[in-house]
Amino acid sequence: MIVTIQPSQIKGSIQAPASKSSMQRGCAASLLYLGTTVIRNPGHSNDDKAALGVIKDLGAKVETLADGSLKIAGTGGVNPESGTVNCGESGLGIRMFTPIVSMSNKRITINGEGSLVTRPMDFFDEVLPQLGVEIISREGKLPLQVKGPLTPKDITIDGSLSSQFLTGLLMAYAASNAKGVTITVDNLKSKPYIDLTLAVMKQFGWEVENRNYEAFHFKAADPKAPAASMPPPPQKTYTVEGDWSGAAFLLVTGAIAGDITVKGLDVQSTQADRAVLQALQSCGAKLSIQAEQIEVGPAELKAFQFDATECPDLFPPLVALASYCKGTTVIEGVGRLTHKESNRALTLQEEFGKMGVEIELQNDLMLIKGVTALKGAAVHSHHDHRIAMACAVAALKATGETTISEAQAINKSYPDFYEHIQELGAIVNKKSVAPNA
Ligand SMILES: O=C(O)C1=C[C@@H](OP(=O)(O)O)[C@@H](O)[C@H](O)C1
Ligand SMILES: C=C(OP(=O)(O)O)C(=O)O
Repeated sequence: MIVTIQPSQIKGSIQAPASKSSMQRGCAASLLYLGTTVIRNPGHSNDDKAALGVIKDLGAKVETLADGSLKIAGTGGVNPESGTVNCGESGLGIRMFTPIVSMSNKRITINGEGSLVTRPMDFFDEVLPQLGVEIISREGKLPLQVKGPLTPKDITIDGSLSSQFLTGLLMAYAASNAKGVTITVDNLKSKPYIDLTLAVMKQFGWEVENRNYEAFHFKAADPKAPAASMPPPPQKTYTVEGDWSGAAFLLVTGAIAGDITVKGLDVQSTQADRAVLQALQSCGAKLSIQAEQIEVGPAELKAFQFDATECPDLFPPLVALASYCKGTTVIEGVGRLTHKESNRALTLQEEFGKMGVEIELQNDLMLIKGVTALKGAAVHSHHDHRIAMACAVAALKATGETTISEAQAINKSYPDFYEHIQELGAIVNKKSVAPNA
């Protein structure tokens, strides 16, 4: 799909989309919970759909209720119905579900699509055999073939590439009834995503002690505890949070293109990308943070400094913001961008370069030179949802129109993105492209 965006007047109010990080975790927890969960505000991104597909393949029964909520009958473990699962293009999906799939004693192939096929999974080649799981990968890439059952034990892992592997291990350990064991983690990155994992697990009754993000301890069984615990409640309700990662694009839209209100975000959320508020504050955007809604609008924007090491998904929206800030913005954490849907440091440099924005990479730092006027240009998403959205937002105050090729990449996380910015006044035109065109 090719999307054309014209310079536009932006104004209005919009509801943030559902967070795929919250939705995918909710799906995994609902599968592992022995009982029924109603998921309110479920997402419908491709990553969310993939997570629902995986849990169905692992034995969960999923029903859509009249109000759009999902009712999920969990299995309390995994009960695979076939020999394969497909995680779509989701990094979190494959890294969270692989340890969970490994709870089964059946041989199961885990596959995925698009950019996921080239993203690194060699963590599992090293770690899963230590937990009693046989694994065959294509030299650290998909497809993965695993055969468990995973046995929780004390282990030390590397957390520097991604937090997502730890999210999967924490869930699989909890669901395997881990007691008196510790996962020690060297150099954990994207820490708030682990806060989100632990928060979701807590809602489902799994407690893990976080020892300063260096060790995660599952308490030993209490010998004095009564033998039979209370039966689980028949039905749990899990509400998917509004998405700070997708909303970051909306909030930046407000800062550069017109006064808007974004609703449906929890200002107390553990989501990493809530930190977009700090960047908006630092650059001088008009900002009013209320419990129910966030109002943001344009002002004299000045260059800012921001460390995105723990919230790498903020790079694309912050590059769009920095393009409109006077002076040179410095964002730290470039090393975190290499293995996303694209190598985002390079793709941001290339695509924003086409719009006249100079981006310099200095080791872990990205330097973005703000310009007085961006040029509309023909840009490419590189099949990366966040690159498409960043270009679309930047295009709203550019001179001339911008066309975005492979613009459908947004479906990975925020399928309603173009409609949402249209509701805010953006002039958007979508054109399908024949598959072989
Ligand atoms: O756990 C999650 O929901 C995610 C964790 C982050 O990945 P890393 O831990 O690999 O940085 C983030 O970039 C990704 O979009 C979603
Ligand atoms: C990198 C992302 O997701 P994932 O790693 O889950 O594919 C993202 O949403 O930007």
